[in-house]
Amino acid sequence: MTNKIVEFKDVSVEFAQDKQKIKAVSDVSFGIPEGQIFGIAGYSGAGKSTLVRTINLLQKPTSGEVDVFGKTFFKKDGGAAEIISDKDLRTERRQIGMIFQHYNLLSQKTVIENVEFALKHAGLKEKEVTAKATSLLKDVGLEAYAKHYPGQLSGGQQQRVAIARALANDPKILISDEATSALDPENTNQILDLLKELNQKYGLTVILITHEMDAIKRICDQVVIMDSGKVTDLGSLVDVFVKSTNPVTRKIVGSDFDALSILSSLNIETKNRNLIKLVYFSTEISKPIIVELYEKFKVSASIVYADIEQFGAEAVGIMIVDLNGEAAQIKQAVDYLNGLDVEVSELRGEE
Ligand SMILES: Nc1ncnc2c1ncn2[C@@H]1O[C@H](COP(=O)(O)OP(=O)(O)OP(=O)(O)O)[C@@H](O)[C@H]1O
Repeated sequence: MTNKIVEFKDVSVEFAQDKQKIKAVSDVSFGIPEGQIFGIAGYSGAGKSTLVRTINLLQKPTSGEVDVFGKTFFKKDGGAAEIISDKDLRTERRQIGMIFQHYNLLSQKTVIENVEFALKHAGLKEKEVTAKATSLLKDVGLEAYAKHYPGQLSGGQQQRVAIARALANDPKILISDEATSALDPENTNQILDLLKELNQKYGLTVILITHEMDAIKRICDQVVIMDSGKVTDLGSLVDVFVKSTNPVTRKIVGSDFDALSILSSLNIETKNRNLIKLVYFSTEISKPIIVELYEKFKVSASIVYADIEQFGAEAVGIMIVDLNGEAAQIKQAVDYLNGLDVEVSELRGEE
């Protein structure tokens, strides 16, 4: 079993505003495995940032327990809160880097000085500081820009400087809170790929908070979906994006695998047709399924809709086909498909 680098146990966070209580996070429990890229997704206001801010106690929970690196940072269930000492928290926080939508760079300092600034308390000699900052800039592909000022860089490049700065103290966790939200799609993908590279090179655990589902699909190993302060789903990308039937999750992750929404958006009639939905995974994607159905059962399958989506390294295909043939043969064909690593659902009014 993988070690959990962060564990939330029944964590709740309440804010008092205008005599009203807002429950921003509501009894959330889950663990983040060490070394993963772990996505936290949901609409704006779902409580993602508030929850993640409890990791380094920038936000103290109202109740519940937060364990980080196997240590209890915060625990409160009824009685007084048990909180890590300020001194220990300062030390532990160096192990947790953060990047945000705004890069928060010092505009009067050069790129390398911005990174060096984060090494002020690292107890290194001046030469060592420069060497470390140079190597960090190399990691993020900006060694040629060391003497530039932030204002001379693009948004994507400024975010790279922020990443180098966040990694200055060799953190074990990097929290990325909407770090790509202000970037165009190309820069977004480059930053996401950089996070993946750093995850693989250093075993860095990345916690990726975003409302962009494509970002999650590109690099995450697992994802939690949050809505109104609660977790609605947790699992692998395929579990959540392809298999989840939770209506809240479906609304948030989109309807790419929801056959009835696809058919209705394309105005395709379902009545009096033998429509079936096939969802097939990497292992089956290259199989000539349609040909096999005809050769084995004399059942012809006309393709009504087909698409392939990429989830990290895994490709998942969806096909909606209209089967024609003898009723008994169609049944055998469906049984055959059920025996493969293909999910088969018949589309009769409801899925
Ligand atoms: N300091 C605060 N005081 C009062 N209410 C707050 C505070 N911080 C957050 N909230 C409220 O808590 C809820 C959750 O906010 P949070 O920022 O965690 O959501 P989010 O999912 O991260 O969304 P976003 O991406 O927009 O920040 C919102 O209703 C927000 O208005």
